[in-house]
Amino acid sequence: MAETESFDAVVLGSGEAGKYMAWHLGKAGQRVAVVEGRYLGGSCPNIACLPSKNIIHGAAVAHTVATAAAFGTHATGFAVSMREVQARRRAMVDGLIALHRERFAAAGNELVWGHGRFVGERTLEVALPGGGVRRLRGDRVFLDLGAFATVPDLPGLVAAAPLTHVELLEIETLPAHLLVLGGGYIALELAQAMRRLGAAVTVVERAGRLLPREDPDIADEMRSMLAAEGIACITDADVQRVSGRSGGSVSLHGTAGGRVLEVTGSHLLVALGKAPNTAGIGLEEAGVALTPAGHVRVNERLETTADAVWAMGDCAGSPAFTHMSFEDFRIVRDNLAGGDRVTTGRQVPYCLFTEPEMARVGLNETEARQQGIAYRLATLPAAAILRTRTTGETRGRLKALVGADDRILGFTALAPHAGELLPPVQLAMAAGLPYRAVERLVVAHPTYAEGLVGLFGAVPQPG
Ligand SMILES: Cc1cc2nc3c(=O)[nH]c(=O)nc-3n(C[C@H](O)[C@H](O)[C@H](O)COP(=O)(O)OP(=O)(O)OC[C@H]3O[C@@H](n4cnc5c(N)ncnc54)[C@H](O)[C@@H]3O)c2cc1C
Ligand SMILES: NC(=O)c1ccc[n+]([C@@H]2O[C@H](COP(=O)([O-])OP(=O)(O)OC[C@H]3O[C@@H](n4cnc5c(N)ncnc54)[C@H](O)[C@@H]3O)[C@@H](O)[C@H]2O)c1
Repeated sequence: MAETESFDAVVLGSGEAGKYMAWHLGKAGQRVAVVEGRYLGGSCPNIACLPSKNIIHGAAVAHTVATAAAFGTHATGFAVSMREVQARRRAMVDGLIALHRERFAAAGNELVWGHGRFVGERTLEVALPGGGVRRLRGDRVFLDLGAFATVPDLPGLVAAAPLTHVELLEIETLPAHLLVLGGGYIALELAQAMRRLGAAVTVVERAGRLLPREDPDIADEMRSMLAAEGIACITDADVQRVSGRSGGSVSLHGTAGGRVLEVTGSHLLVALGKAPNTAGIGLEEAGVALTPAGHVRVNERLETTADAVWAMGDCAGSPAFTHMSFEDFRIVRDNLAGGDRVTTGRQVPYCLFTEPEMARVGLNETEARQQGIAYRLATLPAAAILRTRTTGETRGRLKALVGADDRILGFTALAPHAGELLPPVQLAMAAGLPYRAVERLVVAHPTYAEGLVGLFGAVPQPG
């Protein structure tokens, strides 16, 4: 049996929360072991946010060239080289990994490569890639295990060897016709990117609309934007069976809107949500309980059921965004320093990186109605933001919900650079400012943020 090595802290998983914790504690002089099985720095720089945005940007360039004639530039004979698109992504990822290595070294962390598994209280065994095992014990243990793309038990689906985001983001040959199962975040970002790079794309979503968590008007507008680029969207779909094989010919069979659904493509992407990486790693040996959905059970301070063990990010069931994992780290860090911070009631902003983007913070209309919260609604068409007239991208809208006390309850933007509009609204919400504080800002012209002045100027007066 391997000898037990003792550390002040062991961090399992080098994702967003884990790496920041390791860097923070390491810089404070603590002896920290970071155990990572596959992706240095976690999903975001390797297989998720950043590589997807890299490919999305490559696709946006292709789209700009393809539509250049509308701007007076006539580009002839251009071609997309998927190999070169991928080379650019790989170079970025390699650079990010190098950056992470430097930061772990600078923090004095001991990086232990291998799959970690608990064998006792705050004690892990790590199967080293070259064989052998190390046994590590931390006075404190931080779990940042992340999640993986689920492939449900649908007849024929596993046999069809579908792509997940991991494989699609590495694909060297553009699919002739990509079928996308799911109509959420991963589905829409990658559907639009692949379409712009030249693939035919069909999106198949189970709910009655794309982005089922968003308001119907936003989801419908998103759908018509995607349709305008030639993406076929099928909603209300009940896929009962999959036949064939992704990479050759693959078909989905079932019903959609009560009619027979039969759609065939060359490749299949599954984008049906993610499940936490918590199975089979002995968490029960460490006294760490799970929820019925398989997340690590945590309280609002991200403490697990085991003493001196915390869980953060996707594995703890936090909203599955990199910035929320980062915020989990900040909460635990501050509490370790004597603070009393909790996850309850915090803002959860997010941005879908389609073009135009869709961004939101706080309540939308659907949620406010479901929760019986009274609101006044302001809307502004993106075309009213004069900057959009200069680029010609005038599709979309801004929406804000304002409560009886004039505070902002929620903000949704489907508009160019929508994600950049969130922080001023978030700041007003966090400070409990009346919406007029945003309306009264002097905003540089012609920025997209000018739209906020117009939007909050359109809040109906009570009575
Ligand atoms: C295609 C795609 C695009 C996305 N785009 C965005 C975006 O634009 N913005 C956004 O905010 N979010 C985005 N997300 C979501 C975001 O990537 C995740 O919410 C975030 O990365 C989760 O971080 P984390 O800290 O929870 O864990 P992760 O970053 O997933 O880190 C977990 C790490 O733990 C390691 N690990 C797990 N188990 C073990 C073990 N037993 N032993 C050793 N190592 C282990 C894993 O290898 C991994 O490196 C995207 C996701 C996908 C899939
Ligand atoms: N820009 C971003 O911030 C970003 C980008 C990508 C992913 N993410 C994160 O990663 C998570 C996972 O993304 P995702 O797109 O896999 O999940 P998701 O939850 O966003 O979307 C899954 C979609 O699949 C649909 N669905 C489920 N079962 C189905 C079935 N059998 N047939 C057809 N449709 C079905 C759901 O109704 C839903 O719309 C997201 O929730 C998000 O938090 C964030």
